[in-house]
This record gives sequence, structure tokens and C-alpha cells, in this order.
Amino acid sequence: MSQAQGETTIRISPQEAERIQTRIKDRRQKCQEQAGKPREATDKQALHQQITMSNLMTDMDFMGGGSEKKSEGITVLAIGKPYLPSTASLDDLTLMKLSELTMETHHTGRKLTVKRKEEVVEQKAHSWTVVEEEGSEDVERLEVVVHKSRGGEDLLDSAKVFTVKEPYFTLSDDNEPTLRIDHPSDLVVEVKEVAANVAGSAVEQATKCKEEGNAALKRKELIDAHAKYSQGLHELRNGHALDDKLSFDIHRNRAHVNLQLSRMDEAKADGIAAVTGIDDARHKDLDSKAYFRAACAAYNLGQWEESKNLFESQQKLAPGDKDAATNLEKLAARLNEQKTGEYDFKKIRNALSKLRPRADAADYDGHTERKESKGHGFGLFATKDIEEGAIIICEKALSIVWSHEAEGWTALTVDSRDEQTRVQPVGLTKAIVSKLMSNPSQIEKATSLFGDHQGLGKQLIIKDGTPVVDAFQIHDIVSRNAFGPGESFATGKQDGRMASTGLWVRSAYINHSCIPNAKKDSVGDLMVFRATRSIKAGEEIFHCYAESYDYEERAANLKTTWGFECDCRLCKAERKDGAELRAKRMGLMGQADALMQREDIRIAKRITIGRIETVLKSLNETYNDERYKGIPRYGVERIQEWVDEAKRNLKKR
Ligand SMILES: C[S@@+](CC[C@H](N)C(=O)[O-])C[C@H]1O[C@@H](n2cnc3c(N)ncnc32)[C@H](O)[C@@H]1O
Repeated sequence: MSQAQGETTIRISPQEAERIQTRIKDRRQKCQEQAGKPREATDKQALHQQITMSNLMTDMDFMGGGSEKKSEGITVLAIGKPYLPSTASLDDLTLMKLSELTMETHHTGRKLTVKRKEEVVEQKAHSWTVVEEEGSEDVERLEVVVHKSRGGEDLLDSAKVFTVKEPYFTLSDDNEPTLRIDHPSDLVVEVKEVAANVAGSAVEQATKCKEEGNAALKRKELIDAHAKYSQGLHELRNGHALDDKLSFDIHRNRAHVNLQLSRMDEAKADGIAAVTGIDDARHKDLDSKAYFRAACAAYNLGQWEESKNLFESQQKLAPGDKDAATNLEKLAARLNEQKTGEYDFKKIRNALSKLRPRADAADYDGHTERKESKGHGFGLFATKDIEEGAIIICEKALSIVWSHEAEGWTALTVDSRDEQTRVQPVGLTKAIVSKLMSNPSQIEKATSLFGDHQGLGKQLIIKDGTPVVDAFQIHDIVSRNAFGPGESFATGKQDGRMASTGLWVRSAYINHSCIPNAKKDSVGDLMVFRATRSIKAGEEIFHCYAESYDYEERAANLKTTWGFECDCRLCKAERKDGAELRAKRMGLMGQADALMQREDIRIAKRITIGRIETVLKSLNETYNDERYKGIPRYGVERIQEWVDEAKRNLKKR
């Protein structure tokens, strides 16, 4: 994993890497050999036994066992050839039978409706179960990869009946034939018995749904409550009764559930739709609640002006409400941050904790424009002169996972496209896909970013009421754009298996240079870029993705993680130096480091300082003054600084 993304590295032995590669290649070869062959009927009993065994192994995971493939305790994940999610609506797909499946095939234009027959095997990166075809006894394995939960519930576990859009039939990592879901929108989950069908008018049916929704909410079954309220609204819509006052109640209740499920787009729309406008005390009270819910959702989405308007509407209906006043104060602060770039960092930092690691702050971007950068894709450029030390950009993460949170997990991925093994923040990819599925207004922001797999492009597609998110596209966007939030906020153990990583969509356009003019710092999930020297209007902003004095390490990191060879003046000069000279330089730096580490700078002995100065002299001789004219010698500068300080201390003694 790159330093920029996770600050830690997992080392696996070459033998282990070879073993993983062989296993994955073996599966791929088997898939190719069997491609197009008709499916063989499955052995129900064998599948049942597999489920039992896998669940037993998963339980044993706590004792170091576990059925998912792991290496050095890290989940191994094969990234297959990307394919697009289905963009067809259910009505346009033709129902197929399990017996019609062919191996290693995407069944375009078809759909399968199946019923879960077994328990679900839940692992870190996969969940799978056995499903039966409706109307027959034929069964098959159904597996969801990575994007397997919704509202904290496992998708396969959350329901009994599923429709698979344009099914992909392939082999699992254990070479078992399986239906495989990579894109969450390809699996349509039929919600648990939604409100018992009551005979009667739409309003009567919707009333029943509302009651069941309220009961589910009381039990804290949020997905269920959401489904029942949605069903209620559906009944009203179908019965042309959306103007019934019941619809206000259901929208208001669903807004509450949506807030808890972090479905902010719908929470805002529901809150607004729940406003009755009726001018009596009871309705004013209910409308104030509705405005409050919509305002909170807008706040969460960073829509400060809209949130302010909604809180003001709430305040008008409930003038004494303390919450509205407090929230309006907060909004004044957010709007000021957005306009001026002035932040009360102390206050923001003080409010952060392990439990609340996300900053309450607005974005600021008063100095940059996005433009094409020759040879680097897009980049960010200064629109004004920026003084050294000034803030260039402050940005909240679109999504962030912390190493102390369950979603901060990484996986060792082997990508079939370049056969490279990488440690990737797969938990972050999962969190982003889930956020986009729940908040379609954020999709275009994320999908505008650069990634190797273009997927569906950046347009927003909604089918059957569900946004279509290309999971491969988001995986690739994360690979090329995610960064670690640095060390400004202690987040616990970063051992490579768990890592704090996030996606900042505007800052992601800042390209890399080993001689940067900006440095990132973070306050919780608020990423702050400051100028490290004065920057002129029109200059491109750069920060360093891979801080290392070692050219070989830097170049390998930039190539493997970021996919490019750096063309900055430092890298060009170091390439001209040649491998031998670079190795000599690193050796000398190592000698100086060893001497510096042994000595306390406050009481460093004259003889040690002298030795370090000798090494420093040899180090400086490795630089060709002509070649390095105007190019910083970072590795040397820090040794020189150490020597200068040690000498000052010596004088004082
Ligand atoms: C975080 S994105 C930066 C924005 C990106 N240039 C874009 O068009 O969206 C990182 C990707 O930008 C490109 N990139 C960044 N710095 C570069 C550089 N110095 N030289 C070449 N490509 C660079 C690489 O493709 C890298 O994977």
C-alpha cells in the first residue's frame, strides 16, 4: 500500500505472493475452459454441507481459522475483468431458469427470481447462500462480493426472495459454480412481507403500512420500517390518494428513518413533502418537525444555504425552539468558512474524538480551478497569487473510513488486468458505493474522478427506483484517488490490515510532484492543503503522493499505486544519476541516519558531529551541481539541519 493511502506496508513473502497468484490464475483458467458450457445440476446436499462447514469455519475465524482466503491475516480478493452493471429495468428483462445458465457468462437481457433456502455465510469480502428457483426444486449458489450490506444488514440475510438482473454465472474463489453479484443494483431484494394485504381502499392499505412501519421503527428495524413506509406511499400513489393527509405522516416518519439510515437525499425530500402548511397549533408542530428533518439532511449533504432556509422555516413555526437557534448559529459558521476560508481549527479539533472523528466544517475552495495539466490528465491551478502558508483548499471527505472502524479494512487484491498484487482499502470502496446507492445526488461527484475503468461514465442512471453504481468503476476511482488522512488525528492501530483512508473529490485533482508547492494536513476528515511556498496565479498546485528520499522506493510506489512515472525535475535528475550513484547516496544517508539516531542532539559529542559532517561532505559530492541547479536535496537538507542544531547546542554547553 502506498504511504499516501495508508502509511503502512504489508510485506508478504515472494512464495506467498506466488501461491496467491497461482491460485487466482488457476481459477481464471478453469473459468476460461468452462466458458459457455451448460450448467450442471447442483447437489443440494453437498451445498447444504458446504454452508454448514463454512459457517463453522467462519465462527472459528476468531480462533485463527476462517474459510475466506487470507494471507498474513489479510483478506485476499481477486479483481476480475470489469463488466457493466445492468441498466435494464426489470420489466424489460425476460425470466430465465437456472437450468438455462451457462458457465462464465453474463446473461444479458435475462433475469432470475430465486428464493433463499439456507443460512447466509458472511465473510469480510463475500456473502453467499443457496437459492432455489421459484416453482422448481433446482438450487444454486448465490454470492455477493464486497457490496453485500445495506443499512448495516447483510443483503442476502435481509430477505427471502431476490431477482438477479442479467445474471453472471461463474466460479467462486473456491472453484464452485456460482451466481455472482459484483454490482449491488444487479440484486433486487424483495422486502420482507410488506404490510399484509388488507382489503380496502388505498388509504386503508397505506394506514396498515404506516402502522407496521411504526412498529418496525420501534423495534429499530430500520430497513423494514423504510420498506413499509415506502409501500404505504406506493399504495397511496397507485390509488391516486397521495394528497391524503396520511401521506404527510408517512413522509415525515420516513424522513426520520432515512436520517438514521444516512439516506440524506430522500430524508430531505421526505421532510419537505411532509409539510402540510395547515395553520393550526398541531400541524405547525408537525411541520416544524418536518422542516427540522429536511434541514438536518441538507446540513449533512453540505447544502448550507438550503439547510439555513429550512431551519429558518422551522424557527418561524416554532419560535422558541432552541435546536433551530443552535443550528442556525452553526450554519452561520459553515457559510463563513465556505466564503472566507477562515476556520476555528481549535474548536473543530476539540470536538473530535474516536467516536466522532468527522469534522463539523464546510469546504473552502477560493483559489483554484480545474484544468487539463499536460501529461497528467486534469490538475488544479491557482486562480490567484497564494502566499506561503496560506490555505489553498479545505475539504471534507466524501467518504472516509478510520482504522478503528469496522469499515477500515483492507484486502490484498490481485488484479487480472495487470496481475499486480496490491493492498487496497476495499472497506472504503464499499462505504462509497453504499453512500452513493443511498444518496444518488453524490454519484456524479465521485464518478467524475479519474479511474482506469470508465464504467458507465459519470451520468446518473436510476432504474426501478434504484441508482445504478458501477462497483468496478468506484474500485478504480478509489485506487487512483484515495489518500490517508495523515497523523493529525490519532486513529489507533494502522497495521496495514486496517487503515484510515478517504476520498476528497476536489483535492483529488491535485497532481503529484516530488518538488511540491502544497502540503496536506488533516483535522479529522477535513483535509487542509497549504502552500509550502508562494504560488503565482496560473501555476499548477502539486503535492507529494510518495514522500521518500529513496528514488527507487518512490518510483515503485508511484508506478504500482498511481500508475505513472514521475517527470518532475528531481526524478529526471535522479534518473540521470544512474542506479549506482543513487545506491551510494542511499548508503551514505543510511550511515548519517545511524549516527544521528545513536546521539541525543541536545548533548551530541563533537566527534559524532564531525563524523556526520564527513558523511555529509561525501553525500554532497554525489550531486552534480550543474544537474541539481535549483533542485532541492531533501535527504541532505535534514542532515545539515541536524548538524547545525547539534553545533548550536554544543556552543551553548
Ligand atoms: C489523484 S489523481 C490526480 C488527478 C488526475 N490527474 C485526474 O485527471 O483526475 C492521480 C492520478 O493522476 C495522474 N497523475 C498525478 N500526478 C501525476 C504526475 N506527476 N505525472 C503523471 N500523472 C500524474 C495519475 O494518473 C494518477 O493516478
